[in-house]
Amino acid sequence: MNTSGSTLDPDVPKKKLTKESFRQGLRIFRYVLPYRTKFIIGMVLLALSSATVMAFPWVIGKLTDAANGRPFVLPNGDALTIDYIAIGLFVIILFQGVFSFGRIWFFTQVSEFTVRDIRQALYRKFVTLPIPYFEKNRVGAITSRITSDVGQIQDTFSLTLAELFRQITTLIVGTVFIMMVSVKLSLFMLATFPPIVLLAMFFGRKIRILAKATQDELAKTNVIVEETLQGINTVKAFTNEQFETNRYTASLTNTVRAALRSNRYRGGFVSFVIVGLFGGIILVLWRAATLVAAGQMTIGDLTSFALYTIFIGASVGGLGELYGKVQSTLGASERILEILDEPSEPTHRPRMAGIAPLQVRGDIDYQNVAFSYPTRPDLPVLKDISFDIQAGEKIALVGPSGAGKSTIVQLLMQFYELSAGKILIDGRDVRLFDLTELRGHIGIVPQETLLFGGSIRENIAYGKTDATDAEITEAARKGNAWQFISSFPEGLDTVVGERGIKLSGGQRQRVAIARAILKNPAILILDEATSSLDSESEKLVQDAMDELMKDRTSIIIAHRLSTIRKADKILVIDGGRIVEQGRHEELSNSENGLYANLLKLQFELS
Ligand SMILES: Nc1ncnc2c1ncn2[C@@H]1O[C@H](COP(=O)(O)OP(=O)(O)OP(=O)(O)O)[C@@H](O)[C@H]1O
Repeated sequence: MNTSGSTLDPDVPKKKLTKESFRQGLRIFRYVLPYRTKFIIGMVLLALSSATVMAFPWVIGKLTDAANGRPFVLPNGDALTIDYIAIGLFVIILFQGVFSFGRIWFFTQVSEFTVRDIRQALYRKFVTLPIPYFEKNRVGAITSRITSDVGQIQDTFSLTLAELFRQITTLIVGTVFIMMVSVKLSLFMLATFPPIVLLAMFFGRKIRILAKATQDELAKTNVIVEETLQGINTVKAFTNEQFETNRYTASLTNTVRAALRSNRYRGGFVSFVIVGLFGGIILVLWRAATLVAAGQMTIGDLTSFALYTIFIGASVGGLGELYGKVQSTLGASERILEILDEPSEPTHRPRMAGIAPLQVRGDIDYQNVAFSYPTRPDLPVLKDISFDIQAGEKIALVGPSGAGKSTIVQLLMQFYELSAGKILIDGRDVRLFDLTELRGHIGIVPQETLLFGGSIRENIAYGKTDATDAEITEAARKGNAWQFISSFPEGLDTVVGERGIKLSGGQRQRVAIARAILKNPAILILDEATSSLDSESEKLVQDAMDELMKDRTSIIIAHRLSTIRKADKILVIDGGRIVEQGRHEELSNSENGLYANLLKLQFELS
């Protein structure tokens, strides 16, 4: 097994080559179906190219016999001289060249298109999988499905299948040919091969197990790289560069150890095949020489026989390796199919003809909502949450860290299923809405805005991908983002993200607000940033938020006193329950209330 970078999930159980796993793996072939004509042409060319290869030793035998004064006689009685036979060989090789080119051409097309379709299907599946899936599986492991597992399948369609077909035909046709040349010698030859095959299979099994171990170790090293590079700020802030380097080195050492062990067996396998194979050839040649000496065989037949034997031997040797490849492919295709079989969120249901688009007013009603995260089912995060909001009202959620505020708003988007209770929007259970349509009416301004690599224009238009320039500019103006955008020489085309300029926290928030304004949702979720901005930036953000909240039902996870003061109702959350609710004035006057205490801590002291 090489260590070229394939990252397989160490948690995936090893797949044995059984009838069932084979049947399962073959399901990946449905992606080949659209290209079946090309595939069939490729297979025909492959068969033809195999046939020309198999004809070669036979004609060489005839050439040798012609050299020994036994010209080849055609069925019509014409005798072919050495020159003609040699020309025949040339023609065969020419055809072989043409067929091989065609086979590669067609198989490459099939594999490229098939792999594109599989990747596309996987990606579409990824983005429609429910959030809990991503919490239960590591992103690195998921992405390796779309890279290395699909790559494995690509190898199969472009190379392994052809190889497998060729080896098997060589084995079968070769055996038939040698039988035609000399039954006695063939039986002798065949008696020497089964033991080699059996031993090769045993070796193959062992190698496979070790190869899997190498891949697992490699996957672990890749996880370290991914995690630490993603969190490079944390690594540096904790000055853990050396610690991480050591961790990575230790993991690499394990990979090398596993790879060396696996390759020791591979080396053994190769030398075993060489010794076994050539030993077998020597035995067969010895027997053949005896037959020729006794006049029971011609030199030409012996030549053909020897060449076929080499072909057969090589294909037996190659089969061991192919067996391993087929297994990896089955494993890879099973992992891919497993993901494709995962249930998606019920998004993007096609609307039935004649039904008007969903209208949302924005009344929200939480009724006895209880919830635990699927990754920690025994830890109730929300317990019996009930509140209602009239359309257009502004609700502030406040409470200590970990109280469950973000969880409350995530449930409105239906990122998770409730453990108990109901959430109603406009008096209707959210589960009865079309998920895509419903989410289309909810806007969100998160605490940390994720800007995608690209222009500011693209980032704002993320709220409405078909927005016109005028709409985008208008949204940027309302979101108080226009001042800084227009100060950049490239304006809306300024590139942000990894390869572009870095926007400040306040600027990013205003882009997010412009994005939400463009989306124009009935319901708004605002997660205020805890980090304070300078007062000018704060004012710009605040004004933009006020503009955004106009005439919309808004739920704000509030950290700013100014927001809280303006809220129609404040819900104080603690330990997954609403412990107090009311307006700012009422709550702040209740001496021993949590709200009054929080206020003191959070605002007055600062
Ligand atoms: N994806 C998740 N999987 C499992 N547990 C989670 C997840 N997200 C949050 N939790 C847990 O749920 C509880 C509530 O978290 P939540 O983020 O809702 O709190 P919060 O009130 O918004 O806190 P903060 O103000 O710090 O953001 C916490 O104990 C947290 O550890």
